Amino acid sequence: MTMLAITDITKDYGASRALHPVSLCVKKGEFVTILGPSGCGKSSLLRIVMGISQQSGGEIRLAGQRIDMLPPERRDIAMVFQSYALFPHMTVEQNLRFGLRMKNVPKVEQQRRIAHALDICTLTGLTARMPRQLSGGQQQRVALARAIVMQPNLLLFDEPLSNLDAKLRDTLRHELVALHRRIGATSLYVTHDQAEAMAMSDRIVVMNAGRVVEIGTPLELYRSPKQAFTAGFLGQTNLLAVTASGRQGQLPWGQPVDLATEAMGPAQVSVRPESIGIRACDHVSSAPATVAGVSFMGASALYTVAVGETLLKVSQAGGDALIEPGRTVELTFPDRLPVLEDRVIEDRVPAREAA
Ligand SMILES: Nc1ncnc2c1ncn2[C@@H]1O[C@H](COP(=O)(O)OP(=O)(O)OP(=O)(O)O)[C@@H](O)[C@H]1O
Repeated sequence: MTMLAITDITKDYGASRALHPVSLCVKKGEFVTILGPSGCGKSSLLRIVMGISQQSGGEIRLAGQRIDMLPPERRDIAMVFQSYALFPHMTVEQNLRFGLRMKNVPKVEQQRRIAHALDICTLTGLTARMPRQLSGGQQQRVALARAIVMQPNLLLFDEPLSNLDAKLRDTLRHELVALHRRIGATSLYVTHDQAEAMAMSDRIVVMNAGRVVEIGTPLELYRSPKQAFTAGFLGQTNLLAVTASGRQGQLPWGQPVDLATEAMGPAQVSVRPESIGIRACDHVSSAPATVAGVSFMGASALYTVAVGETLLKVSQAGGDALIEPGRTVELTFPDRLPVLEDRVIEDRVPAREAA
């Protein structure tokens, strides 16, 4: 079932368009991440869904009902901000109770929900503290608990972990997703961190310059991106020109490769550095490949390999027997290389479901 349906949302700030028609859906129980570089419009979109910013066009439905005309407090959505946005003059417990009182939730029910949220966010024992007496990670947990007590139809997260150090961020990522599953929430999460998006999401919505570029599971987008932007934004890749003939392609230096989809004529493929095999060899083939540089990364070695005019990134696990710069190498390419397209992939709610 579609919980959130965003259809053709646009946003103009004066004469400049921050969001071109954007459409996407989040199913009940899903954890969907909007991923994109700074300024691509992620926060603008999230704020419109929350109701703290007004769209210029388009509509939003939550659980089948149109909500884009409603004020934030009537949308049945809770948001967790990057800045935590806790009330500084209230204790942890008062922070959690505030929204429930506003909604006239009965006292006994307030107590039950607060106790539950404190328990699952591991905050029990901190109820009487003021926000300034908490660490960054604890404050973020309070912000999360404050959202959870409202039992909203949708949880929104605007880069909630970006103010925390790398180790804590990693721990909280896993806690947050585990919690999302445990309470059966539906979540829309915004980040510019591709590792975070890959680790947390059921599906990722890749955005760039106010448009949805591509939507898919982390595995689909990493292994078989359809857009060059996606391929480059989710980890390292080599974007190579091929001359295609059906499922066969030829790399610029003449080496044949298998393509994942049929194409004709000039096309572009994405080849991940770790999917290229590299082996030192003594004989010089018709297209000699030479190691131009190597960086030891600990668990792997990252080579820059020159083949004709092209410089390739090639990563090799292990990396304990490094191939010296200047050595001739043999490269093997994986089967079924993803052919990139220009088509933008839309994710619209089917018309009958939206009605
Ligand atoms: N209030 C505003 N007035 C004018 N332009 C704005 C306003 N808010 C955002 N913009 C512009 O709209 C575009 C999208 O901004 P938005 O904050 O949504 O991007 P973002 O992807 O969330 O970026 P970041 O990750 O840096 O927060 C940017 O070009 C930004 O400069």
